Amino acid sequence: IEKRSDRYSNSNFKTSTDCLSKSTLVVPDSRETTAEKITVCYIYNPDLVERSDELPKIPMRASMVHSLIEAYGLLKHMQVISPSEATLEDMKQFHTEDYLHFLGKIADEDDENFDEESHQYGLGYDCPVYKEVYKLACLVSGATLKAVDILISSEARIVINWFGGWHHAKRDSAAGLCYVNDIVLGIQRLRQRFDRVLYVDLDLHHGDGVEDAFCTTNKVLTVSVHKHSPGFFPGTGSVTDVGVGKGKYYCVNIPLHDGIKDEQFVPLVCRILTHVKDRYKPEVVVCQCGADGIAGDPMESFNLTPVALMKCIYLLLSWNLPIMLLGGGGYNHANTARCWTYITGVVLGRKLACEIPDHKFLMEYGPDYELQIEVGNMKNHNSNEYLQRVYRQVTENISHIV
Ligand SMILES: CC1(C)CN(C2CCCC2)C(=O)N1c1ccccc1/C=C/C(=O)NO
Ligand SMILES: [Zn+2]
Repeated sequence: IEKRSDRYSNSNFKTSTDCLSKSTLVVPDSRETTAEKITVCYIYNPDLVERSDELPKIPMRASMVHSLIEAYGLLKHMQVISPSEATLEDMKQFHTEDYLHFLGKIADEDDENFDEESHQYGLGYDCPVYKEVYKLACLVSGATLKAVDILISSEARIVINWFGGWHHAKRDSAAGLCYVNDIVLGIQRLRQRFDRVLYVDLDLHHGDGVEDAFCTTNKVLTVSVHKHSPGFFPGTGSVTDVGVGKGKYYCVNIPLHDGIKDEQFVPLVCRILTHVKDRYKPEVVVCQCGADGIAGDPMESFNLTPVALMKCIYLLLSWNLPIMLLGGGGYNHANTARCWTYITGVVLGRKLACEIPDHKFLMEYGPDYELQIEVGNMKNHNSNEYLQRVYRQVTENISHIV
C-alpha cells in the first residue's frame, strides 16, 4: 500500500528529461504500487461544467479542463463527487443579502436593464451581467463547499475543484470575473473543524477577496504570490500588506514583476511556504492554482510553466495535511487545461503522455498537440536583488508569527 508520505516525499521527486520541460517531476507510475491508499476526490457534474462554460471571457474553458482530464484516463483513479448547489443561506455566510438578491433578480426578470444598479454591485464590463449568473454562483459555491465537507468528514485528504477559486469577489460585489467568493465560503466552513487554515494563492493576481475576508484573524493565514505593478489589477498585495489587529503578520504577500521564470519563482515561494508551515503549523491547506501566470497566457505577464505551480503544490502535498486544490484565472484555455491536467496527474502519482490524447477538443492543442508548454521569453523585470529584498522582508514578517 502506497503511503501519501511516500508518494510526495522528496526522494520521489525525481527530475528527468520528460516531455514537459527540462526538469519535470517523474513519479513512479502508480501501477507499481499494489493499491492506491491515497484517495483523491474530484468535484464534478455536468451542470457545474455547463454553467462554468457560460462564464463570459472564458467560454468552454471548464469543458476543456474536464475533457482533457478525462481523455488522459485520470477520472478512474479518483472519486468523482457530484456537488449540490449552495443555498442562499450558505452564501449569506459571506455575501450580503442585497448582493445575492440582486444576482437572483437578474435571473428572474428578463430584459430589465439593470445598468445603474449593476455598477454598485461591481457588475458590468469585467463582470458582465448574464441571466444564469445566480445559478452559476450556487453551483460554484456548492462545489467548493462539497469539497470542504469531504475534508471535514475525513472522507479524503486531497480534494480537487478546478471550477472554483474565484478569489476577487467581495461580500457585496463582484470583481475580476468573480461573482461569488467560493474560497471564503469554503474557508469559513473549514474553520468549523480546523483551528488554523493556510490559504495559498498562486494566481497571477493578488487574492484580495480572500485576504480581505481574513486579514483581522490569526486563524487563517493567507499567502499570495502575484504580479504587483502600477496599474495592474487589483493593485493590493504589497509586501508591507501584513494584515491588521489580531491578524497582523497573518497575511503574507509576495509581490513580483513581469517576466519571472520557474527557476526564480519556485525557490522563492517554496522557501517562504516552508517558513510559514514551520511557524504557523497549519492543520489544513487551501491552494488556488490560477494559471494566468503560465507562459502563453493573454495576460502576458509571467514566464512560468506548469512545473512551477506543480512544485509548489507538491511541497504542500508533502506536508501530509488535508488539502483542497482550486482553479482560478487562466485565459489561454488550452494551456490552463494542460496545467490543471498535469497537476491532477502529479497528485495521482501518474506520468502523462506527451501527446495530447484524441478527444473532443484536440484541435485546440495545435500545432504541437503536446502536453508541455514552452517556457515564456518575455523580459524578466525581477532582479535577484529585488527577489532577495522581498524574501528578507517576507521572512522578517513571518518571524512575528507566534
Ligand atoms: C475580465 C478578465 C477576467 C479577463 N481578462 C483578460 C484575460 C485575457 C482576455 C481578457 C482580464 O484581464 N480580466 C480582468 C479584468 C478586470 C479585473 C480583473 C481581471 C482578471 C482577474 C483574474 O484573472 N484574477 O485571477
Ligand atoms: Zn488571475
